[in-house]
Amino acid sequence: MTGLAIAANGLRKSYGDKTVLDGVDLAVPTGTVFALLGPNGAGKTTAVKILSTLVRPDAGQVTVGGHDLATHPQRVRAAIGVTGQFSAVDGLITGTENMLLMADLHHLPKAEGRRTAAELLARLDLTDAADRPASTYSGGMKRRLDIAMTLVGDPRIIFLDEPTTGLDPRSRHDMWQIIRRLVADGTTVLLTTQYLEEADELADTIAVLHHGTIAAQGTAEELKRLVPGGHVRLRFTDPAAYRAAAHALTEAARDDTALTLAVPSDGSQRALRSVLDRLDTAGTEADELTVHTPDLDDVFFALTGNPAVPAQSTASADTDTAAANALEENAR
Ligand SMILES: Nc1ncnc2c1ncn2[C@@H]1O[C@H](COP(=O)(O)OP(=O)(O)OP(=O)(O)O)[C@@H](O)[C@H]1O
Repeated sequence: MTGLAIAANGLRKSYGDKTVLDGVDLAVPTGTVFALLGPNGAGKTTAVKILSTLVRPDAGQVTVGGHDLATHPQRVRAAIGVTGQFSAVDGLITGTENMLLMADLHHLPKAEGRRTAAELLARLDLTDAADRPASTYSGGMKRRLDIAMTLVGDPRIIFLDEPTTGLDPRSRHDMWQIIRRLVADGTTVLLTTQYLEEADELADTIAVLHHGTIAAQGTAEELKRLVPGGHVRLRFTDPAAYRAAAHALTEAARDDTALTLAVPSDGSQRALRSVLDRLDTAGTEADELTVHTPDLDDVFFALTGNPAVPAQSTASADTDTAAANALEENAR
């Protein structure tokens, strides 16, 4: 047992002469949320379709729930649930009827099917609407019903393709809560999203998909550190203390009017300690210290906005690219 719910190595897929996935590696630990983040057309849906057995890759090895996708696709299917971008909900029948249809597909005995349907509708806060045709549901309710239907087979691994696209902020937050609850119950979630905030809120690991490859992968904090623009901001009230600090921290950008210094920093503990040590040595102390790391927007645009931006392994020191733009943006 690897502890990985999903493992993919060297995934490739082309449609005609268009390469959609060009050697993608993914490792999703059991019980975590993994976000595949990318702009329109990056290949997110294609990746989900491959991992959920709907599309065959041209090359690559995939294991889902410990089962080899190539040799045991039916075992993979039994372990997963998939909610696609286009709802599986039938608008002409009620919420309960949609659920019962799903229970039938999973060959649940009638009574168990009815119990499961009622339980899941309650869990997704749809009990009051259960007997109304789904066509009368709001977008958020339809999305919740879709997830309830996905949960009928009690899958341990769930794929959610853009679960909140088109939802209003309230429904989006409700969906985040639902996803968090699923994960608290031990479910592994792989979601695709175009929303950085969503990845930041939910994901243990984020992979940025760009031009068919993973441009960067890590926690939100790790990704933010890839982009230059982070700094430690020191604010002083005593001009003498400010001057002493400016003297000690020569690389800092000075604001002599506001008595603040911005020291370039990756925001790591070690970098912070170095700044504090140098202030100590200079015998001076800041009144306020804040760490500014670039946000995921900076990372996303630095990694996907300019093809010249290097991939993760070489991204840290390059400032002659969109990452430098992010730095300027950040400094404003
Ligand atoms: N069946 C197909 N035949 C031909 N081209 C396809 C097919 N499916 C996807 N593509 C192409 O592959 C590329 C990636 O599509 P995909 O749907 O995976 O992207 P995505 O990242 O999910 O984007 P979106 O957020 O717009 O859904 C697109 O250029 C798309 O046109």
